[in-house]
Amino acid sequence: MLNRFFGQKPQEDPKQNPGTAQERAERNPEAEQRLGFLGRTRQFFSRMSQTVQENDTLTEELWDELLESLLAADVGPNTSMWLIDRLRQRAEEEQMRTGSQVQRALREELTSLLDQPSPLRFSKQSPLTVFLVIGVNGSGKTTSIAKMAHLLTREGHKVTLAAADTFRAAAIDQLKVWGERIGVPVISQSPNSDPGAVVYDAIQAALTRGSDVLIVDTAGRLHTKNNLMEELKKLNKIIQKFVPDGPHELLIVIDATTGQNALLQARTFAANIGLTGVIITKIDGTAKGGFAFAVADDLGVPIKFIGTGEKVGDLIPFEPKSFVEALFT
Ligand SMILES: Nc1nc2c(ncn2[C@@H]2O[C@H](COP(=O)(O)OP(=O)(O)OP(=O)(O)O)[C@@H](O)[C@H]2O)c(=O)[nH]1
Repeated sequence: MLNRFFGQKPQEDPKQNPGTAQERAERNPEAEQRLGFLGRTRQFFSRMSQTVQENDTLTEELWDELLESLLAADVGPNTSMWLIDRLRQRAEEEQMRTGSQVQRALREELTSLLDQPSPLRFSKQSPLTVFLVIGVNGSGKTTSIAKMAHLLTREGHKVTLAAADTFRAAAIDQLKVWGERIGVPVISQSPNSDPGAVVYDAIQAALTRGSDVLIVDTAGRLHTKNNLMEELKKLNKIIQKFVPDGPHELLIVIDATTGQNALLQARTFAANIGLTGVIITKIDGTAKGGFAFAVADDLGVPIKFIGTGEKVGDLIPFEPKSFVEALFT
């Protein structure tokens, strides 16, 4: 009877019967550690499957309950409704009768929503790769930049950071503190100086010291679309003088705990500013990992990383397949 809808039977196959967190950790310690942050979301998805399993057949109530569960997991209204329509259509076309068939289809649809893994794009023609990072205050932008710098340094890159979020003195200081902590130089000027001048300086500094990666912390004031576009245009122009194929990524940092609101803001910009990727932060603090599906679907740009905690090592490259698998195991 266990998980009729999601087709899990109590048997030995670890894929079918995931066991306790401890059992899973013993079977595959590395995977469990990497995806351990999904604990609360996992519980949520398993509760969702249990709620649905109380239905014997694929009834209207079952679809309603599934829709409610997807919404509660923060998959978002558009994406949730699209998923239900799609699953209903498939259930009819493929004459699905059992919960396990629907479960398989749900997993497939969730996986394809997230698209392929999308590693960072590095320059093929210039010695310097430039990543621009935007995001509202408090989204975890500065922390994520430090985490990225740390990750790239560990992979053998030589990273420089540019503190081009010059509107707030605290933001500059915070990046400097991180820079010292992870041993990466931070190029900055006094508060309220021109972000373009900071980027100019940072490019010179990066090229002089032989850095191959420059990460720019930009203000990215999302509520003033024109300002943001103007600022990005200016920065692009300066970057392209020295790095013609740059910037190589324009990443937005989105806080998972602010859910659909943050998404709404980001959606306004996604189309206009040539966003190339998303970093979702604080996914560890919520039971709402479903937010990732809404982000990928609504913004139409790949998720590059997920922030899984406050420590510098708490950033993992996003792998759609293992993410979905983890939710269902
Ligand atoms: N749990 C958790 N906390 C995070 C994560 N990323 C950032 N934080 C915390 O979120 C808070 C805000 O992060 P910042 O990096 O300062 O955010 P910011 O967007 O630069 O915001 P300002 O400093 O206000 O410009 C800090 O307390 C971080 O430690 C994450 O992935 N998980």
